[in-house]
Amino acid sequence: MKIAFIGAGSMAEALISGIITQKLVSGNNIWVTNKCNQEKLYELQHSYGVNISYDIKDILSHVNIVCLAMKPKDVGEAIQSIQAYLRQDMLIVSVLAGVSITSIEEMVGTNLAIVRAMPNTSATIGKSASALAMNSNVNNLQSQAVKGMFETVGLATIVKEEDLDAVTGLSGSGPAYIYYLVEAMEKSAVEMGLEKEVAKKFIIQTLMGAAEMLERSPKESAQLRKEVTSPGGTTEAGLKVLEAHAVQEAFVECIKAATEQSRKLGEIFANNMKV
Ligand SMILES: NC(=O)C1=CN([C@@H]2O[C@H](COP(=O)(O)OP(=O)(O)OC[C@H]3O[C@@H](n4cnc5c(N)ncnc54)[C@H](OP(=O)(O)O)[C@@H]3O)[C@@H](O)[C@H]2O)C=CC1
Ligand SMILES: O=C(O)[C@@H]1CCC=N1
Repeated sequence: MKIAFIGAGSMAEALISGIITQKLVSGNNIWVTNKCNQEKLYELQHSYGVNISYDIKDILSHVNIVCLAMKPKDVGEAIQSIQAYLRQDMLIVSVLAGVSITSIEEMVGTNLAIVRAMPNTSATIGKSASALAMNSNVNNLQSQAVKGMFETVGLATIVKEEDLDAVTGLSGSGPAYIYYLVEAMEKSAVEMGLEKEVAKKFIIQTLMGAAEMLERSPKESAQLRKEVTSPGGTTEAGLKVLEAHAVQEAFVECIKAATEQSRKLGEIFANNMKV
């Protein structure tokens, strides 16, 4: 497997780091390019031993998987730059939020195998939750290869393309919601006089413990919450404040808004392509 990353930002680095750490392929089988941030390419070369270049023709001559990892607004220009060097045996993997397989097919202009994936940045440490949807040109070998690639960076599940907006709102953006919560926990800990580093250890262990309880226990999340909450106790006092601020409803709205934005991005994108 030889992979080119077109785009070298947070998501590309998370995948590169995961793939190399899990030893799916070594750095010399990965080629990376970006728009103009040469410094970032040197950093990636130094950290992961990947090949870096702005010579698209040369990059694509080495690979059988091309991973599109730029922002949706940049994909038109990026595809234009690679189009002439795409081959029929190549598999295109897009991690772009919102952009449909049909839009990519139209931009690429040939009958290529295309996978639309939604991983998250926890791929860096092999803990991504990735969803994959494929067009009918993806053969069994390619499907297994790409599933294997995403499995090296965490959990990978094949879904219907129509589910990808919801997956994006839930687990693509999901790490940010957790970090947002942790920011609040850190802030409150410091305000209550705990040392930041000590508080961080407690927060991390609390998150990992709760995540593992959710995974291992047969009980529903609401039941696990109830078991922490003694009548008249501390948790009840804390949760009352969350309820007064409708925090659970806010989280529901948050995930729905992110899902809707994924859908909208795809729609805007498809409409722009028509004009
Ligand atoms: N970050 C996340 O948590 C997740 C992101 N995604 C998706 O991944 C994609 C990338 O996101 P993210 O990594 O956060 O974005 P970043 O802004 O971190 O990186 C974008 C990269 O694209 C490069 N780029 C822009 N235009 C071109 C071009 N014409 N040719 C080649 N490279 C180009 C940029 O290069 P330069 O720096 O030189 O401008 C940069 O390396 C998005 O589409 C997003 O929806 C999916 C799941 C999770
Ligand atoms: O915020 C974004 O658009 C990307 C997609 C999922 C996570 N980050």
